[in-house]
This record gives sequence, C-alpha cells and structure tokens, in this order.
Amino acid sequence: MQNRKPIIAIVACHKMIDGQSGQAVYQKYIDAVHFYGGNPILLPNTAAAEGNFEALVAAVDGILLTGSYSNVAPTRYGAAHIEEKEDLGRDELSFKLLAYADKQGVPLLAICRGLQEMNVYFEGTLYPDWREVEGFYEPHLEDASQPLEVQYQPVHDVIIQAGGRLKAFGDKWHVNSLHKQAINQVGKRLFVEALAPDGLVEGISLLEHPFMIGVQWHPELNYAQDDLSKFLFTEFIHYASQNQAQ
Ligand SMILES: N[C@@H](CCC(=O)NCCCC(=O)O)C(=O)O
Repeated sequence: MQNRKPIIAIVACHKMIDGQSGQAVYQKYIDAVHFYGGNPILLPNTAAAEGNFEALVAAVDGILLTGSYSNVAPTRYGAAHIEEKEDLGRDELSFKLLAYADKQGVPLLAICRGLQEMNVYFEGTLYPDWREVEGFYEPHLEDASQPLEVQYQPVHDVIIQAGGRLKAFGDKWHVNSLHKQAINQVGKRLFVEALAPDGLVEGISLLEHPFMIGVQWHPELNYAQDDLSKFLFTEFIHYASQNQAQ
C-alpha cells in the first residue's frame, strides 16, 4: 500500500454564485473527507467529457456523490413528469462515476441525491415526491423556513437491516432528513441496508462490491460527532486507502 492519503473525487453541482453560473461543493463534504484522512478533489461537470474522464479517474481512489437540491432527470428512470430542478451535467458525471466504480471496484459513498442516483444507475426508480405516496408519515422533508441548524437536526429513526454492511454499526440510529424524492423500486443487485419506521428506503449497498453504500440522510453534517457518520466515513476512507491507484 502507498503512503499517501487516498484521493477522493467529490462530484460538483451547478450553482449560481454571485449571480453567475458555477460549479460547487458544500464545504461540509470536503471537510468530512479531509477529517477522516482523505484528500478531496472536486470534479466539475466537464470531468465527464471523453478524454477528461479517463485521465481524472485514473488518479482517484474513492468517489463521493453528494446531496443536492437538484433532482435526477426523470427520463433516467422511465418517468415523464417535468422536472424543474434539473442538473444534467451532474447527472452525466455521477452516472459515469457510478459505472466506473461498479466496474473497477472503486469505493463510493452516495449521500441523499447520490443515493437516488445510485438506485437509478442500478435500474431502480424514484418517487418524485414521497408526500404523494400513501403510508410515509415521517418528517422526511425539511422545513425550508427554519434556520439551517434546525433543518439538519435528526428527526427520525433508521432501522438497520440484518445481512448488510451497516449492521456492524448497530440496529438503529436517529438521522436528519432533507429530501422530497425517495426510492420507489430498489435497483437490481442492491441490498436494502436501512429503512425508516414508515418503510421508506434509507440505505442501500452493492454487497458484491468492496464498498458502495448510499444513504438518504446527511452523515457529512455532523461528521465528527455523530457515531454513524464516524462509521461511514471511517469505512469509506479505509477502503479508498486499500484501493489506492498505483
Ligand atoms: N433533491 C433531492 C435530493 C435531496 C438532497 O440531496 N438534499 C441535499 C440538500 C443540500 C445538501 O445538504 O447537500 C430530493 O429532494 O429528494
């Protein structure tokens, strides 16, 4: 094994910055990777371009798919509704990274929108708005009128399922929740790692892979204190270290 920190590629999103179009990653994702011993680099949408992609991923030991207020394009999972919050550049890059991680065994952690992308990559589907589905009663979506520290408070439990990777952590945890969309049909080859008490899918993994996990909550927010965040990031960076590009 080499003696350097594992390089973790973090997918960037389209954002308006000071009135101009830009590509950005929230600091908390960068800090969480850095805190647990990774060396974060940010990948803009142009990383998906042929020639660029191959050169960049050759230097990458692990991949982080972040949350985002944008949504996966409905056509990617066979739906036809109009999506007002698209980020097609992010979609293209994330789906390419997922294919690469799947084929090459590169460790990948997928958070919130990232989990939704991971499910769609494996041919699963999404509910465009879980509030329109009967039976979900937990407060999965934040109240945007509240300050951010309130929005990111833990609000419901997740029940960890037997036979998965999270079971080594424990049986249950209390998590934050800031999403309107949710997993409908679980993707092929995926294992359901965690469920909310109302049955909404909160965690998925590809068990045949060294480390590919998606979570619907935000472990990056309270990354240094929250026990399940510690577990997830420690495992992720551990497997990325083992995968170090030669
Ligand atoms: N847009 C999707 C995914 C929600 C999500 O990723 N929220 C993250 C907010 C910003 C962040 O903290 O990264 C949905 O609504 O389901």
